[in-house]
Amino acid sequence: MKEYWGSLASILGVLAFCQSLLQVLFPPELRFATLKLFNRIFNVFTSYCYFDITEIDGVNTNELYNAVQLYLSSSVSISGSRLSLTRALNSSAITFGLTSNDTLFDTFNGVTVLWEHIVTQRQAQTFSWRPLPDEKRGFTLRIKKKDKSLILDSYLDYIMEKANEIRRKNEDRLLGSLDSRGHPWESVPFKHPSTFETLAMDPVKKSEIMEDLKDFANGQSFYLKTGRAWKRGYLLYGPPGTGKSSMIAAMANYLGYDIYDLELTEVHNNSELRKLLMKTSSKSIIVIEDIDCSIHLSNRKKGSTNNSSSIGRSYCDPEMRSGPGVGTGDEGGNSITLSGLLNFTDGLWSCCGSERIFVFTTNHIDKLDPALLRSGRMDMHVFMSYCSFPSLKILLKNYLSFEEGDLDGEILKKLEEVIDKAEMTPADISELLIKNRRNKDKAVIELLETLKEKAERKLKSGECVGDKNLNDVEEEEQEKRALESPKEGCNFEDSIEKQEDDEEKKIK
Ligand SMILES: Nc1ncnc2c1ncn2[C@@H]1O[C@H](COP(=O)(O)OP(=O)(O)OP(=O)(O)O)[C@@H](O)[C@H]1O
Ligand SMILES: [Mg+2]
Repeated sequence: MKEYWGSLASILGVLAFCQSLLQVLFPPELRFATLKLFNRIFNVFTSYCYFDITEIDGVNTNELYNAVQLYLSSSVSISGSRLSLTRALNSSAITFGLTSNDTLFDTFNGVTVLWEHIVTQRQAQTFSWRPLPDEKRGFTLRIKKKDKSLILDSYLDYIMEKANEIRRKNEDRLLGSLDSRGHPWESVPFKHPSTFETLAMDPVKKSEIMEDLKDFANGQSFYLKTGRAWKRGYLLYGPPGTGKSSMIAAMANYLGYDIYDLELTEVHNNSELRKLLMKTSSKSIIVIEDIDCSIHLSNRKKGSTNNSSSIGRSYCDPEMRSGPGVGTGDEGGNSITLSGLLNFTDGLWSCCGSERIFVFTTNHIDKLDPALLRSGRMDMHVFMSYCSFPSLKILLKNYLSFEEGDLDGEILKKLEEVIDKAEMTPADISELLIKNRRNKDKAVIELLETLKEKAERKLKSGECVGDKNLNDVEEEEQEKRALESPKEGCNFEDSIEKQEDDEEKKIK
């Protein structure tokens, strides 16, 4: 026992001697530098390097920390055994996260990296304008030194991109509109249930549009390579109730874009229009509904000689929703012009921000200026037609849960015979189906009767009007075909002259 105490006393003596020796060799002012030196020596021999990404950078929130957290949440959900769950404001999705001091391996371009989530208690706070959280949170990224240059930049960019994608997917879509004083943009969550699945239209045309949209959304490098602004224009035209607005909602839901509903009659001049454009975010759809009623196309040449700032095109009176041709000129200070609108969709300003889709809708495509319709402005013209047989099948499936083969073959044949002749809109047909949705058989029989009745009525009225009507239809079709295949560089002046001629004829 005596020996034991004796050896303990000598160990303590050695330790005390070492401590005093260290204090002599490394005085306090040198101690930090010594630690650094040891760290460096350690770093020379280790094959890893470490990066700390703290939640708060000084007093600002570190964007990268949030991005890493979101990014890791996508892989954590499958593998983790203890996870933290969060649900952000304006979001309907729950995200997973690493709990404190948990680690996770990730692979990027064939290189494996290790993430560690480190949470420590913050020391007593000194005075700060912004109170800091009690916990200090951060991620440590460990990568092999040899992979540092290979992956660091591109890996962090990739994380930021992925995080943005996840954030967008989790967030509710927004619908922006102007307030009553024309102030931009008031947003509300956009929860329209219309999707391409519920949209009744020709399936071939539908998949064409869906492909076009996907190509656009994934086309960043293509647009960069070809030197084009990353934007696309769609013109939806057709009779009321054929699904133009429903199509816009389906587009937004399909791509996960926000919608900006631009009511041109609330905008006072071109510069306001430009400011509105600048305040829209990327990945959005800018919608101008009933474009033929929103601006009035008057004489551009006259405007240019009279007044240089306003080229003589103004709103049509909101009450005159029957279309253009009835204008108010520039009176009343309303000086939004066609050229302003063209610049909005196609000019230099249209490229501020990216990944934007412009959608115009109209019931009267023939009333629009060809300059507005040419390729590059409105790249795709989509005719929303009366309900066709394929569309009817979609409505029957949606409203009455009829699958292919459920309906009696004879009835289907009869429906197919009359549907085109009846010229009923999907809106009318869906109303009929909703009304009788509790009794499917009754719904189909009533639908068939209504279609027959309408077809007969159409046939009779067609006979009464006679050949003149047919010529009109032919003319209309020709016009439509010409507009459906717009030529690049369509001459703006020609179109204005044609319009002037038309106006003169009308006056005569
Ligand atoms: N193609 C369609 N597919 C599915 N439902 C449709 C379709 N067309 C119309 N509907 C139904 O009719 C309603 C009105 O349609 P929507 O508002 O999309 O028509 P619109 O073409 O925009 O009409 P308007 O020219 O008057 O603005 C929608 O709420 C939808 O339920
Ligand atoms: Mg509409």
